[in-house]
Amino acid sequence: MGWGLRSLRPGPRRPAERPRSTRPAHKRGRACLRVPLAGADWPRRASLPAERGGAWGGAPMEVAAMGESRVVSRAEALELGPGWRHACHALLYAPCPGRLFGRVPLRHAVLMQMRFDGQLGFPGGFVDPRDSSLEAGLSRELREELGPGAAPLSLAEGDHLGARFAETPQRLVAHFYAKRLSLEQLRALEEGATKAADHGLEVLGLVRVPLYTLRDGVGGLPTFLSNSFVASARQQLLQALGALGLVPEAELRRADAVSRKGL
Ligand SMILES: O=c1[nH]cnc2c1ncn2[C@@H]1O[C@H](COP(=O)(O)OP(=O)(O)O)[C@@H](O)[C@H]1O
Repeated sequence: MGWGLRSLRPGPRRPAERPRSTRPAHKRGRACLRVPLAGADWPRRASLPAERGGAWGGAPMEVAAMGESRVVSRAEALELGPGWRHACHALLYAPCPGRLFGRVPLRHAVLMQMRFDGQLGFPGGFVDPRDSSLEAGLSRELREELGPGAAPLSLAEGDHLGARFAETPQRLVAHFYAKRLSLEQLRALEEGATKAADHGLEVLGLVRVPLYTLRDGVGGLPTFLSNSFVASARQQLLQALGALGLVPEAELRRADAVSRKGL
């Protein structure tokens, strides 16, 4: 499936087939956002700014693992109505002028995290009925997972890159945001993350994504991409790296292909 915008008609509802929850017991009972979002007085935006989200729907990166999911804007996702759960995750990045071994440009520092289930994902989580907006829910999750250092981050509608929704195994909209920080801000987040409520529980540690490919053609991004990623996190990473211009498209495609072929 390509990245193009698909019809919003979600099709007939299937019987619920919930997988056994891997969520920690203290969060399992938490209700998720099921309010009629189209009627909520959240701010809306007609479309994504071309320089931020334009490439989000257009890059023809392969998304085989996503099955029947579709890509939509924030506004379109909010039109989906009741019965949909919304989750928000964010890619935090900073320009990073350093060179590995004195010669390989690091390009940017991009943060992901090792989760409690052994998979890689982005900081964030389910939006809760108590959250006043998607971004308020995301900010709350970032504070839980990254600690008090995340409080001043204030992600906004303008940081929304795109959303992906799927009907199975549950009606879920996965919103994705990106925020550029200074390297000092990003380092402070990394240092403070061990003080987060979720540290050592849901979050085992932050990792930086290697954005380069080593001379052997395998080390760096291709090897990183062969890890296990939660839900759509791998696609979100590839899409965002391309859309934000953090890695050239040709290099991204090569790294994607090498990691799929087996190293
Ligand atoms: O990085 C990610 N990108 C996309 N989806 C994710 C990511 N991490 C988790 N998910 C999915 O988002 C939903 C919320 O999971 P998460 O573990 O973040 O929520 P929680 O922190 O509120 O418990 C789940 O369906 C999960 O599979």
